[in-house]
Amino acid sequence: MENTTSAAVSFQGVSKRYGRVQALDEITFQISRGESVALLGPNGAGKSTAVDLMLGLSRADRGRIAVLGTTPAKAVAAGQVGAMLQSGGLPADATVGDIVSLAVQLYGGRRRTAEVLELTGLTELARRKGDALSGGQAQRVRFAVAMAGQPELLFLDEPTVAMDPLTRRDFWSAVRATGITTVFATHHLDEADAFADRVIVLANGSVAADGSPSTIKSMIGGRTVRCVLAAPDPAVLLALPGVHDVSVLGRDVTLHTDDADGTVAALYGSIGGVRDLQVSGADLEEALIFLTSEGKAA
Ligand SMILES: Nc1ncnc2c1ncn2[C@@H]1O[C@H](COP(=O)(O)OP(=O)(O)OP(=O)(O)O)[C@@H](O)[C@H]1O
Repeated sequence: MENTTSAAVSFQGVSKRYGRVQALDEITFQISRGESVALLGPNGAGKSTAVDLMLGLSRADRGRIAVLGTTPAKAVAAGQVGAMLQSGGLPADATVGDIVSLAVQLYGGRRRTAEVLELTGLTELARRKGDALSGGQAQRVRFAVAMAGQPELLFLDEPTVAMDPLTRRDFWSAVRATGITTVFATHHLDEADAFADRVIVLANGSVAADGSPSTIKSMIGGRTVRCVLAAPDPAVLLALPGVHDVSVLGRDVTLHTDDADGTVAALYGSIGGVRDLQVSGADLEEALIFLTSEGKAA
């Protein structure tokens, strides 16, 4: 077990209650320096509560929280933590350059405005007014504000909202390039899959799963076999080895199976006329639904 002073974030037996709602129930996890961690879970799972505690915006009822070896409030006050939160608009009349410059000064001028603009791909937009930005550009300005103090830890809450796919990819490349420990929440599970070293799944205030994206995906067993058949018969397909679920749309067939090899062999052997066959594992979304559905959470 890692010692808490070297961890970027450490939660030990942390609980938080709002009235009768137990938002977090004895949560324990550690995030190492340099890790990129996605915090996932359904609505009400406790993600925002956990992030608020990490940022020192609220206090735990029980347990110990350390951020960069000190209390969250001290780490934030020392400018070691950058946050890109959903709330908070950008000033309409100020330019991007002004906004970033102000953030740099608020953090004590640790780095130059031009450097932050360059780092976040905003150099070309420096003279643009806050109210003349697209949604994706405004998100990049929020990222620049989070980066303005040379943080050692970044919190990103739904950072790619309003970004198109290409902009999203560029954004994540820029985050990766910083090498900074990153904790992020997203509803784009493909992003969590591609950019997180690790996924912490919260459900009902508890940690339902904690591991690399591939570990999380492997927690849901079975495979999906897709193919095209000339005349698919659901009853016949359901009787194939390993198959426990069949869906047929015209000639397109989707089978869920616990024995992909046996299913594929039987498709080619006893059914025939198989075209466009694909076998895939569960994606992160399927795994998340499985792990957080009623009665499945650990
Ligand atoms: N200030 C509050 N007062 C009362 N209950 C609260 C408060 N904040 C959160 N809760 C409750 O605590 C639980 C956890 O909420 P939290 O916002 O942490 O979940 P979340 O995982 O961030 O959800 P979402 O994905 O919807 O943002 C929910 O049941 C929520 O209703």
